[in-house]
Amino acid sequence: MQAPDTDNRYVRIAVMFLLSLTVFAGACATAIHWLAPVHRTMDLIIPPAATVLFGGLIVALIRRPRWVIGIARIALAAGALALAAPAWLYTLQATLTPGVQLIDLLPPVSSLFVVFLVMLMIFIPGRLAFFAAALCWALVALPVLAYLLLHPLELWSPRGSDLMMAYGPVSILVVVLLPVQRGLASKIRRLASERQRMEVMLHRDPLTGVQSRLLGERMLREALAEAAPAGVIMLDLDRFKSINDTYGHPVGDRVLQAVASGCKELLRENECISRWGGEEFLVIVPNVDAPGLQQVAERLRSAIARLPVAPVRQVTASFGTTLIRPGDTLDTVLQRADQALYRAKELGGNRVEAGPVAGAGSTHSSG
Ligand SMILES: Nc1nc2c(ncn2[C@@H]2O[C@H](COP(=O)(O)OP(=O)(O)OP(=O)(O)O)[C@@H](O)[C@H]2O)c(=O)[nH]1
Repeated sequence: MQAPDTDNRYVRIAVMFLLSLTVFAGACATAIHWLAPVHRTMDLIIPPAATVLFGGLIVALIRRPRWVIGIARIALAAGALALAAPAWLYTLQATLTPGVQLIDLLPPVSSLFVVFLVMLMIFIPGRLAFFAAALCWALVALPVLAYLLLHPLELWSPRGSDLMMAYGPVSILVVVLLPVQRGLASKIRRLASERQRMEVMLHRDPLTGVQSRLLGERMLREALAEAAPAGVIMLDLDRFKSINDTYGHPVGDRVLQAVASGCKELLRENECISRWGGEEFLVIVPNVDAPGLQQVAERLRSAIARLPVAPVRQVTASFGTTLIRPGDTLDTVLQRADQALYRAKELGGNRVEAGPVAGAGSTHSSG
């Protein structure tokens, strides 16, 4: 039986708080009963016994914090006994003794029973909680309710109605609503972790492990929205189809993985690479000018050309670069990078071509 949230220190704090409250209530009840003009045996036994027992549980919890769930369950079992004993004893006494009323005899424990049920539904997991709640209800509430139903005069007194409400509808509400709340909370937790997993999947390209196009687009939009200068590099492997055709698709996949991780290693933390399409990647370089962007692209180009991906003899890529200009949109910036890339391909591949700088011609370099 797996306890919920065993390591949660909030559970320990809650249990410690409740045990301390019970000790305090037990000590008060002990004092009140000793000072009362009439001494009833049960009242003289249960409160001090509960005070000592729950005090011992506090010490145990301090010494063995990891036993919190076990300690809470012992406290629940003791609580059930402490609530059931007066319920049965005073019900029997009121039934058997003419002129004696249960509403006068029963100590004010109906609200304690509701708190007890809440704790029970929290600390007993799954369906067992319902069985335990039904058992405790039969032990504590049933004799009192049966008595009240057989004694309508007491039932319709303020104390009788109060007992009826606490042991009847309120108890049922607690037992039904708490698991519903618990189920909803765990469903929300499951959905949140599922959403996180989906987000990771959406943001990572499953084959190469670099960012997905979705995340690349988002980062490009962010770069466009920022005032700081930034550049974009579009790179496309040369004659990749022939690598697939010659060596097979799995080798093609390995080439894509090697290119992606080779580029990633060369890029700084604030520079990001995403897989744009089949054998096409987009790099965003923040805080860069035209020569700097050219340098980054050139570094990537020569690194790819040196990549060892046996049995492929050499892998090369073509590059189109462009700086982001004021007023650019996603389409305009991608269009310029694409045009530069197209030019690099046209010129034989394995080269870097820069998109037109505003008011200037294009530049290029090749291996
Ligand atoms: N192995 C592998 N191949 C892919 C993947 N995605 C796309 N491709 C292949 O990439 C190839 C791209 O071919 P093309 O668009 O003709 O490009 P290319 O052969 O590189 O030609 P150029 O770009 O003009 O140099 C196609 O054969 C696709 O099947 C993938 O995930 N894995």
